[in-house]
Amino acid sequence: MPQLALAIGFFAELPKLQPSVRKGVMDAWEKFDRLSLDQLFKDPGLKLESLTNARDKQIRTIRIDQFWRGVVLAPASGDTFVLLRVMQHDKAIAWAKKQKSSINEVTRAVEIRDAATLDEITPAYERVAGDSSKERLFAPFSDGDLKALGIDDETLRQARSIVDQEQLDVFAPLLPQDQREVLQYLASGCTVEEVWQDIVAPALQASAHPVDTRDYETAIRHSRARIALVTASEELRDILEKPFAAWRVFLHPAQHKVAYRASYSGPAQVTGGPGTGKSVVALHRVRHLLRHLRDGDRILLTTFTNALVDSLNQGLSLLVDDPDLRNRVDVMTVDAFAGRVVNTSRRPVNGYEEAARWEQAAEATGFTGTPQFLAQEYKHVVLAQDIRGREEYESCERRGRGSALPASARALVWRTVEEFTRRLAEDGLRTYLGTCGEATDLLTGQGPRYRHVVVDEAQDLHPAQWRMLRAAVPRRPDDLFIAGDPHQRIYDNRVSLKSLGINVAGRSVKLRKNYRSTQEILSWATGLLLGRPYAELADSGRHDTLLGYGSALHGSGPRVHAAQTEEAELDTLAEQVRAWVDGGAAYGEIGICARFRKTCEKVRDRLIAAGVPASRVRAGAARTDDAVNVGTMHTFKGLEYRYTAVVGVNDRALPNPSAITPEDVDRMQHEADLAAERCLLFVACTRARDGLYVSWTGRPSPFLVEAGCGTTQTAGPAPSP
Ligand SMILES: Nc1ncnc2c1ncn2[C@@H]1O[C@H](COP(=O)(O)OP(=O)(O)OP(=O)(O)O)[C@@H](O)[C@H]1O
Repeated sequence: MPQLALAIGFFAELPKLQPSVRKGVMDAWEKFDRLSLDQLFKDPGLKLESLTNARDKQIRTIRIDQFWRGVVLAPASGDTFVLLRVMQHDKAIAWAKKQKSSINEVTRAVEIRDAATLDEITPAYERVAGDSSKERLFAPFSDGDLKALGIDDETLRQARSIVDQEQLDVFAPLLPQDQREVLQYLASGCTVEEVWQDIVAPALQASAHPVDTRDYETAIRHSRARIALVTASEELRDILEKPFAAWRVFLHPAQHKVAYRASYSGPAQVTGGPGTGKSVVALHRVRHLLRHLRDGDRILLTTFTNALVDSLNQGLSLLVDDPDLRNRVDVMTVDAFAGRVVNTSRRPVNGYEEAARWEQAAEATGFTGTPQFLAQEYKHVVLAQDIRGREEYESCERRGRGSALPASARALVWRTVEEFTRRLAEDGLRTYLGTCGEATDLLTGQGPRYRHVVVDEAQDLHPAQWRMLRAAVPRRPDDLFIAGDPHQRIYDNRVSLKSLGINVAGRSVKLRKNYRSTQEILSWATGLLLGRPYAELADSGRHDTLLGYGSALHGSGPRVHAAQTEEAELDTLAEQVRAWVDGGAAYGEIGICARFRKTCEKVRDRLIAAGVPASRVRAGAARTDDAVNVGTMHTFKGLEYRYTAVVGVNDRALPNPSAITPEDVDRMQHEADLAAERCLLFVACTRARDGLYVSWTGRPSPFLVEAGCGTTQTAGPAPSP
C-alpha cells in the first residue's frame, strides 16, 4: 500500500504554512493512504507530475491547493513516497527541478542535494582554488577517510575545491545533510575518529546485505533521522497542529542512539554544550523507559528549578499522548522530591536567613570566623562528605577548600555546626541540602521509590542531592539517566559521581550539534566563557571542551549597548523589544534577564509603563505567550527564547561582589565563585535563539571586557570556529 513519508526539510518550513495549506497536506497524505499506486498516478486532483528538465525523474510535484505544491520523492520502485517540501507553485517547480536523490553507500540513508546549483558553481570554485596559494580546507583528510565517513564522489569533488570556511558555508545548504555535517565537523577541528563516533556510527543501520543504491524502500526506512514514516492520520494531525516541536519526530542520530538504546547496564550520561538537545534526549529517554515499564513501577524526572519543571512537563505532554502513562512519571525539582520524602512541616530557610543563623550560632559558641566561612564549610565539607560526628569531621580531608583550618579549630567549628542545626530544628526550620540528607536516610531505610530516575541540568546538583537520588532507585540496569553540561555550572557543586556510587564510565555520550542559537551568538558567548575575544581563539589551538561544538544556524551577531544612565538603558531596551515585536516576534517569544531581582522589577515596570505587556518568570508561574518574560539569570537556566536581552551587565553585577568569597578568606573558593559568575553570563546569553541583545550602564562587566565586547557596537558575524 502506498504511503507518504515526511522529510525533515518539510518540517522545518511547517511553522510558516497557513492552516489551510496544512489541511491540504493532510488531504494529500490521506490520498496516498487510500489509493492504489495506479490510482495515485492518475488522480486528477493530486497531479503527481514529473517535471520537464528535472535533474531527477524521481522528483515530482503534487497539488496541495490552488497556489501550493508539494515536492515529492517518488522512487522508481517500491510504494513509499517522501514529501520533501511544500512551497508556492513556481518556487516548488523551480526547486524540484534542481534536486537529485541518492542513497548513501555508508549510511544507507536517502539523500537529497541541489545538484543543479552544485554543478553550476563547482567549476568556478575549482578554478579559484587552483589559482589560490591557500591550502584546501580538507587537504589534511585523505579520500579514503572522507569516503569512509560517507562523503560520496560528487561531494568529494566539491570538498576538494573548498579553501576556507566561508566557501564551505556557500556549499553547505546545497549538500546532502549528513555529508554536510561531516564536512562542517571536520572543518571545525574534529578528527576523523570523532566524526565517525559522533555522527556516522550512530546513523548506521545494521544489515547483513550489501547496500543496494536503487532500493529506496529500504533506504527510506534507514533514514529515521531525516524521514518520518507516519502511519496514522491522527499522528499526522498531531504533527501538523504542533509544528514547532520537530524534536518530537526527528532526533539527530547521536541523540537517537542515546535516548533509544534498549538498555544501559548502569547509570548513563549525556553531556553537550547549551542547546544540543540534552533535555530533548532526557524526555525521549523517559518515553523509551515508559514503553518498557512494568506494572507498579514509576519514573522520577527531576531537575533544578521550577521553571525547568514546567518546561519538562510541557515537553512530556507533547511527547507522551497517553495520560495514564504520563501519570507514571513524577516531574519535580530535586528539592521538592526531598521535601516529599521527608514530609515535614518545617519550612526551608533561604540564603539570607541561613547567613543570619550562622552568625547567631557563631556568637553562641564564640567562633570568630565569618558566617560565610561556616556556610561554605557546612555545604562543601560537612554535607558534601555526609559527615555526621565530631571525630569524623576532625579527621576528614577538606578537599577543595582553600582556607586554612588548623586541627585545633575544628572542634569549635563542629560545635557551631551542631548549634546551627539544633536551633534550626528548634525553630521548625530546615535547609534544602540538609533535607536531602534526611531524605537519603529515609530512602535507605524504606527502600527505593522509583524504577528509573532521569536527571536534567545535572551539573548543578550537590553530593547530598546525588546521594538521595542514588537511594531513590535500586542499582539495576537503567537506574539513572543523567543530562548535563559542566560548562553551565552556576552553583559551584563539583562532584565526583563515581565516589557517590554513580559510575557512568563507558556509558557517557557527548552531543555536539547546537539546535538553538545561531553560530554567531554561540561564538560570541564562547568568548565570554573562555575570557578571550572569540576572534583570537582560532589561533589559540584546539580547546578540547568546546571542540566541534557548533550550530548550523546563521544570523546576525549579538547587539551590545552601553548606556549613560540606568534610565537610558531601560529606554533602549524598550525600543529593542518594540523592534523585535515589529519584526514579527510574539511577546512570549522574548525573554529579558538580569543578575538581580531588583533590576528585573525595574525592567518589568518600565516595559509595562511603555505599553509592553511583561511578567516575571517565577517558580510555578505559568509561562504566557502574551507577555515578555522577565527573570533573573538563575531562573533562565535551561530555558530558551527566540529573542533574549541580558541587561545590567556592568562591573557591579557580574561578577556580583556578594557572590564572591574574598581571596584572603579562601583563594580556591574565590576562583570557583568567579567561574560560576562567568558561567552564569554564558548561560544567560545562550538562551537566545534568533537574537541576543546585551546592555549595561557605566563600566561593563570585566567578563565582557576580557571577551573584547565592552564597547557599544553591533557585533558583526563572529568567525566560525
Ligand atoms: N533533534 C532536534 N530537532 C529539532 N530541534 C531540536 C532537536 N534537538 C533539540 N532541538 C531544539 O533545540 C533547542 C535546545 O534543546 P534542549 O533545551 O533540549 O537543549 P539543552 O542541551 O538541554 O540546552 P541547555 O543545556 O542550554 O539548557 C530546543 O528548542 C529543542 O526543541
